[in-house]
Amino acid sequence: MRTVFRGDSIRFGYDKHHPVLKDIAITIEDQSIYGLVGPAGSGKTTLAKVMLGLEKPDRGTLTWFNERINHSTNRRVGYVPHKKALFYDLTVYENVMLFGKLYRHRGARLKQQVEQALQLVGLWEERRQDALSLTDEQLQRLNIACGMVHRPDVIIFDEATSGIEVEAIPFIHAIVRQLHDLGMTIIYLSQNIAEIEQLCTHVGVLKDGCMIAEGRLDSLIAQYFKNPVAKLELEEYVEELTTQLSHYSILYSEANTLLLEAMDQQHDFQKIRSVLGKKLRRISPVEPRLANVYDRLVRRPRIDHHSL
Ligand SMILES: Nc1ncnc2c1ncn2[C@@H]1O[C@H](COP(=O)(O)OP(=O)(O)OP(=O)(O)O)[C@@H](O)[C@H]1O
Repeated sequence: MRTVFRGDSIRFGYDKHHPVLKDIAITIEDQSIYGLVGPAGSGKTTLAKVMLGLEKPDRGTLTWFNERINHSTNRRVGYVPHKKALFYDLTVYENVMLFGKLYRHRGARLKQQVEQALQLVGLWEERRQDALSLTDEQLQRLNIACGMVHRPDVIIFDEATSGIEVEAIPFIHAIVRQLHDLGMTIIYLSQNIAEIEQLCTHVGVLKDGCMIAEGRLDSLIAQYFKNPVAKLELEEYVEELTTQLSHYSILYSEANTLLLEAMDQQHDFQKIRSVLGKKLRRISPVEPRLANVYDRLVRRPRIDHHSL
């Protein structure tokens, strides 16, 4: 698989004493949907800005399409920022046209690209409206059209669904998938693990400015969960149960449900059944999820008394 972006030992701080990115290595493969996930303030937007050449790293190397970053590599990358840079007193059409011109596209070809971008995000009918009249979700679709009107090979989305109503999120995801189907490589920054898992083929996990895990979604999960995961449905949640299960790693606990990592399905499931007896309603194997990997790597255990 061809690599579209490679970064090595990237170090960056807004001031000298506080590095925000600490020796980051990141590889993005052609045609992937790469999810960059991490808590608020972990450095996702900053890393995107460094990748786009908007901030200069203090150290490290960056290559786009196997070349050092330059004007021509820049034009092959689109950016859909979290903070929308739209012109609210211009129409929908004029906004997209303006972004096309910023990338030095002109004439009939640009008009065609603007129409196609607006058709793709579903805003062609609204093209004569002022941007000001749009809903938040429509503004995000306009933001996407502006970020891809120059037909980049790669497009970076920063928190594309934050602030969008839950019901509208699938429409934004559908646009992302459509761009991917058209052959674009997608880099998708989000704090939302569930959407990263739904959308992405590859994942990078940032924590405190460090890339703490990176790889294909399936291999990352397999790497962190070699053992079976058991879902326990309890008659009632009793704190002492966690003491009875203390040699298992409890991954998650909510109301009467516990997820834990067993060593061996046959032996451990039987053992758990006999330890818990009637307190256990059901035990079943479940597939580990990205959220379980993320919890293990980034979050503290969800319930402090489960510090196992
Ligand atoms: N322009 C800036 N000047 C100084 N510090 C900044 C600036 N932008 C971001 N920071 C700081 O850099 C750190 C990383 O911020 P960044 O926005 O990259 O994180 P993030 O993971 O994208 O967070 P979020 O998900 O909330 O957008 C934070 O501590 C933030 O306060």
